[in-house]
Amino acid sequence: MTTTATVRADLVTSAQQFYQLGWMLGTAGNLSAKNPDGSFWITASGKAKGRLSEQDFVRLAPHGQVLESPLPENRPSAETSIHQAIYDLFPEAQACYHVHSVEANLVTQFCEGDSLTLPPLEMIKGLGIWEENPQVSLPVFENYLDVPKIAQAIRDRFSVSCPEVPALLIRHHGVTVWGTSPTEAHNRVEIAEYLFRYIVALG
Ligand SMILES: CSCCC(=O)C(=O)COP(=O)(O)O
Ligand SMILES: [Zn+2]
Repeated sequence: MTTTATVRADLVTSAQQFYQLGWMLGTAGNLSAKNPDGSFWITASGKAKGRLSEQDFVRLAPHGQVLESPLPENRPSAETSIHQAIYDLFPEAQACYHVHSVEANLVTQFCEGDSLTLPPLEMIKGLGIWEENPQVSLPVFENYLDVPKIAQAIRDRFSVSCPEVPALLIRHHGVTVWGTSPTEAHNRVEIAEYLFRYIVALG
């Protein structure tokens, strides 16, 4: 059974693994996952992601009201509005993960306009694409200082056209993925980062 404690344990484990891979260094990135009641736990803003504890979260109602904060000083991630946009747009999403890797920034040079063509590798099945020689692109968004402006751009674009993969890239910032479980979101981060590494290596 999923409990609100196991949700946070999953997020702590993922953050530690992403930190080890260099994708959540310092305070970079944020992770969230839904509870059975529709609320979601999200990392508190400004926490060192390699040393998270289960206290370092905030539980929010779908519209952003703080329902629970294990430490009184915790504030929701500065990028909460992006997680909310994903949960509103994709009701099947149960977890939303955002990390900052070097490769996610280097691939910017291969973007064409507001998308990045993904290589037709077997690994792309991990993003739900089961086609031979798939021609798929990843949506790319501008990195505004005003994070709700990024979230609004995501809402505007995805309410008109559904992304081909459950992921998006914010230019000069990092990738955000979502999945139907914390495990699926974790795997999809690894797949997206593998594809970025491949694109950069290919040059
Ligand atoms: C050095 S991280 C800058 C802010 C950011 O992009 C991020 O992912 C972490 O922000 P949060 O408020 O979730 O800690
Ligand atoms: Zn970020």
